[in-house]
Amino acid sequence: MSDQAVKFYNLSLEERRQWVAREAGIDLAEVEILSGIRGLSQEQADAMIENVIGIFGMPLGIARYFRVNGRDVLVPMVIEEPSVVASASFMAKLVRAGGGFSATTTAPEMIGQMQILDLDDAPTARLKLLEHRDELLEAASAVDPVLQKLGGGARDLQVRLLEHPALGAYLVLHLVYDVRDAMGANAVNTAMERLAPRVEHITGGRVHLRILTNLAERRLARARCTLPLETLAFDSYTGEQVRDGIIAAWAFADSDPYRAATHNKGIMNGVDAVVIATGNDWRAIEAGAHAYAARSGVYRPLSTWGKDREGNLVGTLEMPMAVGIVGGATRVHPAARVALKLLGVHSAAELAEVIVSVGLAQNLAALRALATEGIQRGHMSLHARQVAIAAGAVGDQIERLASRLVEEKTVRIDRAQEILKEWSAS
Ligand SMILES: CC(C)(COP(=O)([O-])OP(=O)([O-])OC[C@H]1O[C@@H](n2cnc3c(N)ncnc32)[C@H](O)[C@@H]1OP(=O)([O-])[O-])[C@@H](O)C(=O)NCCC(=O)NCCSC(=O)C[C@@](C)(O)CC(=O)[O-]
Ligand SMILES: NC(=O)C1=CN([C@@H]2O[C@H](COP(=O)(O)OP(=O)(O)OC[C@H]3O[C@@H](n4cnc5c(N)ncnc54)[C@H](OP(=O)(O)O)[C@@H]3O)[C@@H](O)[C@H]2O)C=CC1
Repeated sequence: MSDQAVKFYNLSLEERRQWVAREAGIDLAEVEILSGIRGLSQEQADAMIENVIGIFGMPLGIARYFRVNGRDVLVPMVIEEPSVVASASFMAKLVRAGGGFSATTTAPEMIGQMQILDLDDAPTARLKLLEHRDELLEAASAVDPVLQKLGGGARDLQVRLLEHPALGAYLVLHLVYDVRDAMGANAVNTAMERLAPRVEHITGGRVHLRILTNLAERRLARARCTLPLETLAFDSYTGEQVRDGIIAAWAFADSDPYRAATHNKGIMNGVDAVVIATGNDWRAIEAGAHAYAARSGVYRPLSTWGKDREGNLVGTLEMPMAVGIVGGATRVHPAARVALKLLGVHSAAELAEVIVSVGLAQNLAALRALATEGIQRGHMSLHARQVAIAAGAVGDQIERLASRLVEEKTVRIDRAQEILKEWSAS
C-alpha cells in the first residue's frame, strides 16, 4: 500500500472516501455508492423484500492493513458495534509483520437434504437409491446447465438412515452440489425439488422436506497466522505473557461451551461485518458456524491458538463459508457490488478467504485484550461516542463528551446526561 503511514481514522469522512478511492484505484463515485450517499434506492429496496417502507442505515467502516495470501486488501465492514473495525485493523497490522494471513478453501460444495418417509423397508430403499447414484447425479446436474457449463453440478450422493419416535425409520438423502461462485441455496433447492418424484419412484416412499443444509461442512474456509513474540509485547506485557495468555484464553473456550459461545461471537464480529457488506446471507453463515462448532456433540471454539517451535503464537480458524459473489443480493445491492470490487475478489473462494482472515483477526483482538488489560479500556473508549449520542449530544458535543467520559473512566449514559445538563446550564 502506498500510504500506510496515514492515520485513516483522523481524516474527515470525505478525506477517507478520497483515500479509499485512491488506494483501491476505484472511482470516487463508486466509493460514494459504498458509503450510502448514492447507494441502495427506495425502488431497489422495494424490489428486494416485501412491504418495504424504507432503508435502514448501518455504519460501513474500512479495515486496513489486511494482507491475505500475499495480497493487500481493504476490507469493508458493516457493523453497529464500536471497536470492531479498529481492532480488526490493529490485528491485521500485527499479523502483517509476521507475513499476513494464509487462507484456503475447499470446493464450493453445498449439501441438499431430502427427507424420505413412509418406507416399507428403509435399509433396502437406501441401497436402491445408492444403486441409482449415477443416474440421480446426472439428473441433478442437468437441472442447471449454466452452472454445469461453469464447472459446477452434482458431485456425490449419500443416504443416511435415521430414526425418530414420531416417524420410525426414515431416510435422508444428501446431494452434494458444486455451486461455483454462488451461495447456492436456489440451485440446490431447485435440484432437490426436481429429483423428488424420481426418488419416490425408486424408494416407494414419500419425499417430505427438500432443502439445503446450512451445515455446509464441505465448503470450508481456513485461515492461519503466525505472530512473532516482538509483535505481541506492549506496555508492561512481554511477548511470552501475551502469547501464553491468549493460549490460556483459548483453552478456556476449548473446555467450556459457555466461554466458547462468546469466543465464537468475537469471531463472528468480523465475519458477519464483511458478509453483510458484500450482500451475503449472514443468517446462513451464523447457522453454519455454530452447527459446525457443535459438530462433535460439544460446542467448541472455531479457532485454535498455540505456539510453534520458534515460540511464535499461531492461530487458525476453520468454518463453513457459504458466500457468493453472484446471486442473492450480491449483484442487486449497489453497495455490495462496490464492496466486492474494493475487495478485489474474483471468486467466492477468494471472498471466503478474506472473510475467514477477518474472523481470525477479530478473535485475536478480543483474546489479546481479554488476556491482558481487559476488554473495557479499548472497547469502551470507542463506545463512548455512541453513549454520548444516546445521551443526546449533537455535533461537536459528541467528541467532547466522549473524551470527557473516557477521561473520567465512566462511560455511562447517566453520567453523560449529567455532563450535558452541566454544559447547558453554564
Ligand atoms: C480498540 C483497540 C484497537 C485500541 O487499541 P490501542 O492500543 O488503544 O490502539 P492504538 O492507538 O495503539 O492503535 C493501534 C491501531 O489500532 C487501530 N485503531 C486504534 N484506534 C482507532 C480508531 N479510533 N479508529 C480506527 N482504528 C483505530 C489502528 O489501526 C491503529 O494503528 P494505526 O493505524 O494508528 O497505525 C484495542 O484495544 C483492541 O483491539 N481491543 C479489542 C476490542 C475488541 O475486541 N472489540 C470487539 C468487541 S467486544 C466483543 O463483542 C467480543 C468479545 C470480547 O466478547 C469476544 C470474546 O470474549 O472473545
Ligand atoms: N437455508 C438457506 O440458507 C436459504 C437461503 N436462501 C437464499 O438464497 C439466496 C442465495 O441463493 P443462490 O442460489 O446463491 O442465488 P441465485 O439463485 O440468485 O444465484 C445463483 C445462480 O446464479 C447463476 N450463476 C451465474 N454465474 C455463476 C457462477 N459463476 N457461479 C455460480 N452461479 C452462477 C446460476 O444460475 P443459472 O444457472 O440459472 O444462471 C446460479 O444458480 C440468498 O438470498 C439466500 O438468502 C434461500 C433459501 C434457503
